Amino acid sequence: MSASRGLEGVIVAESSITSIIDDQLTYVGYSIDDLAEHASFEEVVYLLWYKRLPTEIELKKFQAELLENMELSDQIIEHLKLFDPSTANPMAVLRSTISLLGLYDPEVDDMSEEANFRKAIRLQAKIATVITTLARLRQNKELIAPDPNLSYAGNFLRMLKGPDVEALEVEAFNKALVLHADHELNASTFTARVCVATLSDLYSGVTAAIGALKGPLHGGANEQVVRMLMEIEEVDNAIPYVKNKIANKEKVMGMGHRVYRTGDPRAKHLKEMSRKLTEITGQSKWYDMSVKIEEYMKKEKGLPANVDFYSASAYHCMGIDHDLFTPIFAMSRTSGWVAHMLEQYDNNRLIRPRAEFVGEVQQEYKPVEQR
Ligand SMILES: CC(=O)SCCNC(=O)CCNC(=O)[C@H](O)C(C)(C)COP(=O)(O)OP(=O)(O)OC[C@H]1O[C@@H](n2cnc3c(N)ncnc32)[C@H](O)[C@@H]1OP(=O)(O)O
Ligand SMILES: O=C([O-])CC(=O)C(=O)O
Repeated sequence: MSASRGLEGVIVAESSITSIIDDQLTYVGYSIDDLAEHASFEEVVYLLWYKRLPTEIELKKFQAELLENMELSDQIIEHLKLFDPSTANPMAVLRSTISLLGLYDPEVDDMSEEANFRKAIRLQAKIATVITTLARLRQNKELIAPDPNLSYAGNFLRMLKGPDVEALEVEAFNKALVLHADHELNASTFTARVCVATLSDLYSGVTAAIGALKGPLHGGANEQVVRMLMEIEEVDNAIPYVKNKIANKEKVMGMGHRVYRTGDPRAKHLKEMSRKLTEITGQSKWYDMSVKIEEYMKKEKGLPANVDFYSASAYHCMGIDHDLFTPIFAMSRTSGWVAHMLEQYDNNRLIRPRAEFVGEVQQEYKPVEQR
C-alpha cells in the first residue's frame, strides 16, 4: 500500500451531478456558462437534486416551497441571540445552528426519499434565514420577512440589507449563487458524503460539510481574499505585497486549485461581476488590484485565480460583511451537498479507506509510574 497525499487524482465515487473535464465545468451536463448567464439559483438547485431542469409549474412550486420554509422557530432565533457578535465566527454559528435545526426536525431520522426531499427544502430555505437573522441581530436591526414575489437571491439580500435592493445586485448575487452551487468532490462535499455513507442524516452531513468549508484552504479563502485586499489598500502596493508573500513561502489566497490547470471557469464570470460592481460603486481599485495579483500569480507561479478570488471584491461592493462571505458560500453549496448526499443514499456503501501505518511498532507497555 502507498498513500496518495491529499487523495490527489484518486477516483472514489461515481457521480452524475457535476463534471470537470479539461477545465470545463457542467452541472448535470449543462455548461456553467449557460447556467450562469440564464438560470435562477432555484432552477439550479432543482437541477442538482432531480438531475433535470424543472418545468415552469415545477419551478413555481419549488420556489413557493422554499419560501414557505424560510421562517425560523423562536427556539432558533433565541439561540442566535446567545452569541457575542464581537467573538462569534459566523461559520461556527452557522455550523452549530444547522446542527440545532436537525435536533428540532421531527423527520430528522426518517430516511425515506420523501422525507429526505422535505428536509432538503427546509435546509436550503432556512440556511438563508439563519445567516440573515444572525447578521441583523448582531446589528440590533429588526428582522425582515421574505417577500413572496422575490427570488431566493432577492429574498436573501432583502432579509440581509432591507427591502430596497437594486435589481442589478440581485442579478449578480443570483449568478454568484449559481456559480458556487456544486463542484464535484471538493473537500466539503466529500465530507458530506462520508458522513451520510454511515446512514447518518442530512443535517449531520451539512453540519460536517460546513466545518470543512470553513477552512481557509477551501471556502474560507474568500474572506481571506478580501482581508488581503484591505491590507494591500492601494493598487501600487499589490505586487510588492504578493512578492513578499511568496518570498515568505506564504500562500496567496484565492489562487491555485487542486483540479484546474489553465483556469477556473467560474472565475471569469466573477471577474466580470467584480469589474461591474466596483465600477458602479466607485471602488474600481479593488478590481484593479485583483487583476494585478491574478496576472502576477499566473505569470510567476502558473497559478490561476479560483472561485474565491473575484467573489471577494464583488461581495465587498454589495456591502456584505466580510465574515458573511463564507456562510454565503455554504448557503449556495448546500444545494450541491444535498444533491451528493441524496446520490450517496441512492447507491450507498460505507466510505472507509485505509491508512499506511508509518508509526512505531512492538512497543513495550510500562505502567505510568515507570515512565
Ligand atoms: C472553493 C475552493 O476551495 S477553491 C480553493 C480556495 N483556496 C485558496 O484559495 C487557498 C490558496 N490556494 C491553495 O492553498 C492551494 O492552491 C489549494 C489548497 C487550493 C490546492 O492545493 P494543492 O493542490 O494541495 O496544492 P499545494 O498546496 O500542494 O500547492 C502546490 C504548489 O503550489 C504552491 N501554491 C499553491 N497554491 C498557492 C497559492 N495560492 N499561493 C502561493 N503558492 C501556492 C504551493 O506552495 C506548492 O508549491 P511547492 O510545490 O513549491 O511547495
Ligand atoms: O473543488 C475544489 O476542490 C474546491 C472548489 O473549487 C469548490 O469547492 O468550489
